[in-house]
Amino acid sequence: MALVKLQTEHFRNLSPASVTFSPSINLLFGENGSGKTSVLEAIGYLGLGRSFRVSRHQAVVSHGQQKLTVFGGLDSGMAEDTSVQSGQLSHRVGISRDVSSKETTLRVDGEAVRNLSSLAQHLPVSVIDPGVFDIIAGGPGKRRQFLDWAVFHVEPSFASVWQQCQRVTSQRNQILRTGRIDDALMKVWDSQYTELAERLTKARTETFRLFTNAFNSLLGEIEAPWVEGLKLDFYAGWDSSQSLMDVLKAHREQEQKMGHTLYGPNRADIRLRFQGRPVSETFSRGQQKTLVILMKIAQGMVLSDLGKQVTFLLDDINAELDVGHRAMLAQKLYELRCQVFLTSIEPPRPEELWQNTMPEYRLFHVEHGKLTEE
Ligand SMILES: Nc1ncnc2c1ncn2[C@@H]1O[C@H](COP(=O)(O)OP(=O)(O)OP(=O)(O)O)[C@@H](O)[C@H]1O
Repeated sequence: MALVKLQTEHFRNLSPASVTFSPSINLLFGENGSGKTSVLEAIGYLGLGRSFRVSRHQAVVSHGQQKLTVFGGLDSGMAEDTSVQSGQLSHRVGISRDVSSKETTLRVDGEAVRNLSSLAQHLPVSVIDPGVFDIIAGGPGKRRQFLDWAVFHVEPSFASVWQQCQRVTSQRNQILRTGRIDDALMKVWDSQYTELAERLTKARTETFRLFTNAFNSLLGEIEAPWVEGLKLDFYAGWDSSQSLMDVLKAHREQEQKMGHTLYGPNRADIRLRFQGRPVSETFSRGQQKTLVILMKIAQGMVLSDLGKQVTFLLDDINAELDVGHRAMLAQKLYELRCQVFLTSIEPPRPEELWQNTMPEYRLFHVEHGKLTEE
């Protein structure tokens, strides 16, 4: 699906006017503080249920307001603009957040839905902004988030198993914290926990397999000296040559001492190594950037192979990537028929990005939160 209509109410500084986008490429430019990132953030809100910039909803609702709303019109997206022009939309999605009552309301095609996953599965949104490089430089949580986004879109039931596993982990942690452990009770929680952990891990392992296939085929196209020694492995969160139950039994005392769960899906990671050493310690900043972009494209390939269109939000990448990297990214995303929103301060130069084939695109100037098509 592609997001072809967007309308917001009380979202940062954005104007409430409805905007029509291309299901293919959208280029947004405007001065610092004009509202470019806020447009991407609003699109991200529909696909992720939250801001990709800040954790507090309060920061996003317009100053002096209590409730923000984002509406989106989705189109199957693959055919250039025809259904948009004819006004037919495949789905209408909406999210409202009242910051005083802390209530979120979700709608799909006019019907209220309870789970965010019902909304999110219609609009796979992938963000590439300056924070994306934390996938390599940051902790395992960033890489789990990266992998789980794809797992969710490959296997939508993953979201509910993940939530159940979080609940059981937190119950288990409460028992571990008390210090006095009833063995029979712990056995019940351990058996629930390991069952959910194994389901999660199976889904992650399968998506990681699809991801590495896509990633390796991309590496085959890149001429870089570091390609040979690079290795990506999935770590499940425990030594998977043993069952998780055996690992828990063997480490009960250690977990009790620490007061929380030390083994399982909450410790999972993607381990990136070059010649056996962590990439974060050996790769230059530029090499890390190339690697992250390839990983993001590979995710797009996984979803594209499943017939899903990803909406890529590229925020201010000019500041981080040189023109060669930008062109590689733009070209690949175009070949994958992803929808792209790309922001820049200066008017963009599409001929630098798409040197072989110039795609159809829409160009918008952003000023004081208002988009004007050029
Ligand atoms: N909650 C809010 N309510 C109203 N305005 C806000 C709110 N939060 C931020 N703003 C303002 O919205 C404007 C848009 O910010 P945004 O980050 O989207 O700009 P930008 O065009 O991406 O800028 P830059 O090029 O500097 O990254 C800013 O002027 C900011 O001060």
